[in-house]
Amino acid sequence: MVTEAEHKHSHEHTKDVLLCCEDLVIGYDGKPMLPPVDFQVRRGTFLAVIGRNGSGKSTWFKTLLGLLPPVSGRVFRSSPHVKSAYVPQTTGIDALLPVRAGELVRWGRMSGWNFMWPFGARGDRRAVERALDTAGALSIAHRPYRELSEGQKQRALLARVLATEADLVLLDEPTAAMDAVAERETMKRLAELAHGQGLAVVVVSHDLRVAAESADQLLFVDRETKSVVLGDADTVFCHPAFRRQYGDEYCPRHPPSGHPRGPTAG
Ligand SMILES: Nc1ncnc2c1ncn2[C@@H]1O[C@H](COP(=O)(O)OP(=O)(O)OP(=O)(O)O)[C@@H](O)[C@H]1O
Repeated sequence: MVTEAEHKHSHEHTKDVLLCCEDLVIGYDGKPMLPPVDFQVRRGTFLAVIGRNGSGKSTWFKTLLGLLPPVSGRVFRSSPHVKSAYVPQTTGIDALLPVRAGELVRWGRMSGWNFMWPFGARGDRRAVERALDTAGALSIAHRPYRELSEGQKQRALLARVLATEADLVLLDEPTAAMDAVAERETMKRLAELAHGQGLAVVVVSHDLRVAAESADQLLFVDRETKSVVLGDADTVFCHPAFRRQYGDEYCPRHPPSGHPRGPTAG
């Protein structure tokens, strides 16, 4: 029986650990790509993974998901009940698939016997609507997937993963094809989803400013300097390894030369 205190506690679990990395080293064929990381992914948090092309972001994602074995160390879910959902960078969705965007999202809720009820339970329909709304995809739900623009397809795929109502959502560059406004909105919605519904959202993003605005923490990975830096935007943007790759313009403590901080005369 659940006591009142336990029940209350269960509703205060917004920071619960969902996924743990212990001394985790990622890489291919036994060759380490980055130094060991001790790291936890918690409920109610939004984490953005950043780094230059080829720095190891997707490799890290694949390892978290168990699609790629670690070189050493381990990664594990805190409970077998933790449900995760993933949108890869290049999706396996056939562009010629004769399906409407809304159906694709509904498929995100289907497994096993669900396929026997093509119209879905009322709860399913509500979840699909919510997911479409969060992803800004309500207006395209009835349009054939193959006719959507790349950015609209990304919204539909994002809605699909949200419809699964997973605890842990991993999105590899979900906004890469979106315009700047859509990207900012999507990242803001993902942050709201993490904070409001107690999900853990982990996103790979190349837009550093949008990532810094929306995410609680940034994880910078850099294969070249063998660095992994976790922290808030200031900590990461002012780290020497980050500045080596992106320059000083993101670090408020290191203004680029010729652009002094503070008000200018005249
Ligand atoms: N199956 C593989 N076997 C060996 N090396 C691989 C394999 N897949 C990727 N790599 C290499 O691992 C390195 C990191 O790749 P990864 O895809 O993790 O980078 P990324 O940070 O996600 O890059 P991007 O920003 O371009 O998506 C790259 O040098 C890549 O060539």
